[in-house]
Amino acid sequence: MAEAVYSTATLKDAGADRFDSLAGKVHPAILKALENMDYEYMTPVQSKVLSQLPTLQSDCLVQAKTGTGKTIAFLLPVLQSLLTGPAVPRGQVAVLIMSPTRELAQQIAKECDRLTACLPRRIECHTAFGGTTRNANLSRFMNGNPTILVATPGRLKDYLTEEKTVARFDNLRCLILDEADTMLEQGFLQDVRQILRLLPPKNTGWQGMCFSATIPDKIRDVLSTVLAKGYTSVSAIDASEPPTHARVPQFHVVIPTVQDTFRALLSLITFEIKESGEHPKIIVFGTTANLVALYAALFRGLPNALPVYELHSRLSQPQRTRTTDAFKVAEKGILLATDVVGRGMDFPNVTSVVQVGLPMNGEQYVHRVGRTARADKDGRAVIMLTQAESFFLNVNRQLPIQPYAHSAAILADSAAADQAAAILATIDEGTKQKGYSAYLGFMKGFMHKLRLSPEGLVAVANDLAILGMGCPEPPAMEKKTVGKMGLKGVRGLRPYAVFRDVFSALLSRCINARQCLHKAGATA
Ligand SMILES: Nc1ncnc2c1ncn2[C@@H]1O[C@H](COP(=O)(O)OP(=O)(O)OP(=O)(O)O)[C@@H](O)[C@H]1O
Repeated sequence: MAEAVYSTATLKDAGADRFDSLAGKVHPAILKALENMDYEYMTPVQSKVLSQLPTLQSDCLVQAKTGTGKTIAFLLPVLQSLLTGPAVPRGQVAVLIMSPTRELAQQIAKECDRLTACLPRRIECHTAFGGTTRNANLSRFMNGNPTILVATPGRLKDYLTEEKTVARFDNLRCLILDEADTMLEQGFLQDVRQILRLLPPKNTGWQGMCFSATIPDKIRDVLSTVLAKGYTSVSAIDASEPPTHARVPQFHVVIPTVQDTFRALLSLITFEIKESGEHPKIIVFGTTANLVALYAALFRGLPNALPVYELHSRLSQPQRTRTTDAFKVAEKGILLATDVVGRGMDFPNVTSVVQVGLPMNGEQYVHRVGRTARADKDGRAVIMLTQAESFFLNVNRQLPIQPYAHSAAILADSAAADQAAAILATIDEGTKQKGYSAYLGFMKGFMHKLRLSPEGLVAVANDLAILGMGCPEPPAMEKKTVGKMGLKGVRGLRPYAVFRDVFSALLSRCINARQCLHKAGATA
């Protein structure tokens, strides 16, 4: 039997409603599944959605803090509507759930399967996301009965390029945007709009549901993309409180310069391990995949370290899924991750979340912090910024981030400095080069906020490489990459030497030629 992670006692003490009070309103097989999951009481957002929606089919915008059970809050009404409504024609998608990341799509589908496990007739919940074999997935979708589909926008768009697939959405009854604010922000909004143009129009009557822990004002204008006028707003957050949990103490460590990152990070994690009790389970968020890979290499170099997990977009999907599953059940360990798991992911019992470098915005900070203290557990959060990046604390004064008590000790920790230098000396140049290039690419977007010229940015990155990573000289950059970053001709960058460019071009031509010959031989 799955173990409930929300403490029954806390919910009971808070006067929460029992799930069994829904008998007669919710299908008994769903109530049975909730009992099997050991969920006895509703969390506030679950009660509010069920009691405040005019009908279970009403459009709604729902806000509740991270880790408070929003997934069940949208699955319950939707499943109940499916079970009581007219039969869905075979092969048709009646409920479409969109999620920003593959890992979250998988997690939602699993929760849905658990909720429907006791039904006498199975409701199929399919997933569609990138990094998996498209054709195999698509044929499973086309040959199956995907009443519910959980999808990321990219793969869904791809599905919708074929007429026969589009026809599978003719009977759409409900569209849910999980992490709605990010789905409606630049980046995803265009995809969502394109998808909506291919789905039945809103006036065919499908229900729109938007859920998130953060609803910034800037997305209110585009909510009409999925919600009908007069939609119901449900909030389980008091407008006067910060969007993070009061029980999560939040701290900042400000380091003088970016080259202090590695030594300070090692030292900080030593303190966080001590603060985390018997089973330290820590997530360290970095800004880009290649920097996260470098941090992972650093932690792997520690003797007698906690198990190290690494999760970002540069890994294959099977690797990502394996790591996600392993870290979910891990008792202790350090997960080095990018935002592929920054939102929505439920890793039980995370004791501490550490953020290294600037989050893209205040919302991203809140969601990352929300990977700890889920379902009423305790947790801690620390953000490590350079002096120049510390403007983030000023522009996000609503966040209760206090100075870290051990900041001075971290900066004076010479043992951590020696250890970081020794490990970095063993890390291959390629990993460092990619980290350096990733840093430049990410910070380019913050150049104005940091009041840096392009030359200034390159100088900072070079200090990171030489003084921080121990590179003998700034890592060489490919011309193409420099061009894409808009840093062409900037002083301080070291382009690949011409003969090396020519040599690598020749080499890749040779490899291509060999592959062609090989293929030709194979087909002959
Ligand atoms: N009524 C309940 N009783 C006990 N545990 C619950 C209950 N509802 C949800 N949970 C558990 O609480 C945890 C957090 O739930 P969920 O992932 O849905 O949170 P969320 O609000 O969607 O978080 P986020 O904002 O980060 O996406 C999960 O482990 C879930 O299984």
